[in-house]
Amino acid sequence: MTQTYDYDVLFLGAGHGTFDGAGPLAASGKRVGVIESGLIGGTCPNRGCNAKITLDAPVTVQRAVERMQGVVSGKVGINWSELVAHKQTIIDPLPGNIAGKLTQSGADIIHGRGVLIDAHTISVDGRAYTGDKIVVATGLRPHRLDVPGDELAIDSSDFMNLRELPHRIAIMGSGYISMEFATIANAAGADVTVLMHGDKALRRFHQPFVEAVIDDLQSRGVTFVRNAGIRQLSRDDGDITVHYGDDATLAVDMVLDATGRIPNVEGIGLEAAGVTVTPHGIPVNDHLQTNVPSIYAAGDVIDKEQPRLTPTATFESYYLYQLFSGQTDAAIDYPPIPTVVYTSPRIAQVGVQPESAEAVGASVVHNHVPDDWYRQIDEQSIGDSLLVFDDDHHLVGVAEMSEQAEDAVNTLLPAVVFGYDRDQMWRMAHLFPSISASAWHKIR
Ligand SMILES: Cc1cc2nc3c(=O)[nH]c(=O)nc-3n(C[C@H](O)[C@H](O)[C@H](O)COP(=O)(O)OP(=O)(O)OC[C@H]3O[C@@H](n4cnc5c(N)ncnc54)[C@H](O)[C@@H]3O)c2cc1C
Ligand SMILES: NC(=O)c1ccc[n+]([C@@H]2O[C@H](COP(=O)([O-])OP(=O)(O)OC[C@H]3O[C@@H](n4cnc5c(N)ncnc54)[C@H](O)[C@@H]3O)[C@@H](O)[C@H]2O)c1
Repeated sequence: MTQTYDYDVLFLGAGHGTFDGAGPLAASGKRVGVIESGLIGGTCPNRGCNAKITLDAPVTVQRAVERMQGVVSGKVGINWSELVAHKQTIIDPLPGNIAGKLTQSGADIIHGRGVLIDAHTISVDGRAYTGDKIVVATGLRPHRLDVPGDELAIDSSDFMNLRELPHRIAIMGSGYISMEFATIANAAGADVTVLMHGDKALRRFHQPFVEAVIDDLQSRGVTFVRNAGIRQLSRDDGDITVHYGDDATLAVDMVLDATGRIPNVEGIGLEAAGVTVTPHGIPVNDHLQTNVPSIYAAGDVIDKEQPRLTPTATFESYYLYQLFSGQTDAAIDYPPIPTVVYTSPRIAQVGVQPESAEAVGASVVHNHVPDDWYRQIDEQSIGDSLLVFDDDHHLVGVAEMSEQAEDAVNTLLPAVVFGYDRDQMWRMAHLFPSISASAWHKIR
């Protein structure tokens, strides 16, 4: 007798690792269930990308006005409480919109915390739901620094909900969150100190670009302490004191712990179901399948080399849709995943990076962004674009630091992903003037 299950595919978690593919999968006729304990949409819309970029929007306005002083006059101040309220109006509808699309596609949403009971069953508030296949897409949560007093620090979600911006802010760590939030807090008037673990920030990015952004932030009053060696946080009267180095101290009003994010793999029944986990998440094979054949994983919770970003989670989610709907049985074939850090200027990159160009026989073409007439319109004075080409003039990588680096990399993405030759590059007639025209002009 064939075993029947409530669902063909049961997803645990409703972030990008799930919803980008779960909707099309349900629309294709599969019975799909999505279990979520928090807000539908997960981290990116509610406490990640969408929320963060809304807080960043006035920074770009402020910087543009600053650069064009003389042509325009006056200064742009940021009203923090209005900004946070604006952010909330932007993101509040997102969980409902995403849930609406899922249910309209035919998926069931099950609200509550899910715990695996066996290879085909997840329990939610004492009720068991079964699936022929299960996808674990439970994401990450903030890492907390293991020092006395770390409970005095807030995390990135807390930061984005602050009704008032404290005056003196220490940020522990110098990765994406640290650099982006230091940019925003500094622009909004806070006195920011970044306490770095080592001597490099944003380790995966082109370091000369990172150092240029650090120089710019320093010129705006942000303090960077390299190799800080944080030992303890303590509460002293109204202040929080950060104890670091041999005997240095820093008194601040708020500390942001931005020391990374760790996988949500505990307490969700992975052991009961027999799923292997590592400190870096859930290992999967090239079909995103765990060691238990009926259980797959998607998104940030996977132990993987690819960057833990929305484009990666979306790609994996869509791959599982194709796999489960029978459109493919091939292994997942990741494209080059682009990434950007939303500082001002931004740093964005995709594909082969300048550091590894020589090793793969590629060459690097350097363009100084402020020399480009299009970037002179709004007086960009900091910026560089590095284009990495193979011997046949295929673009294999891009690294850019500029105010529109994310758009420049996005527009060149098809050339990197599909390996366009010169004729194909010329076949595209870009709107002019535009960032696309400017970026493509440099590669043809
Ligand atoms: C501050 C911040 C800014 C970011 N900015 C960017 C950016 O600009 N660009 C970018 O590409 N990426 C960004 N990211 C990363 C991006 O948000 C993640 O890569 C993406 O959200 C991963 O999606 P996911 O589905 O794997 O996980 P998540 O979105 O975290 O979803 C996991 C879901 O699982 C749910 N869950 C967990 N356990 C259970 C359980 N037992 N039962 C039921 N539900 C459960 C959680 O509630 C959550 O909703 C940012 C992240 C942060 C924190
Ligand atoms: N623009 C984006 O795409 C974006 C923005 C924000 C977050 N994210 C995602 O969220 C993840 C988490 O961001 P994040 O900035 O917290 O992580 P991260 O991995 O980018 O940076 C963590 C930082 O903490 C430091 N650190 C680690 N251990 C430490 C210790 N013991 N003491 C002091 N510092 C220590 C690291 O050196 C690093 O600087 C990112 O990896 C990324 O996947 C992406």
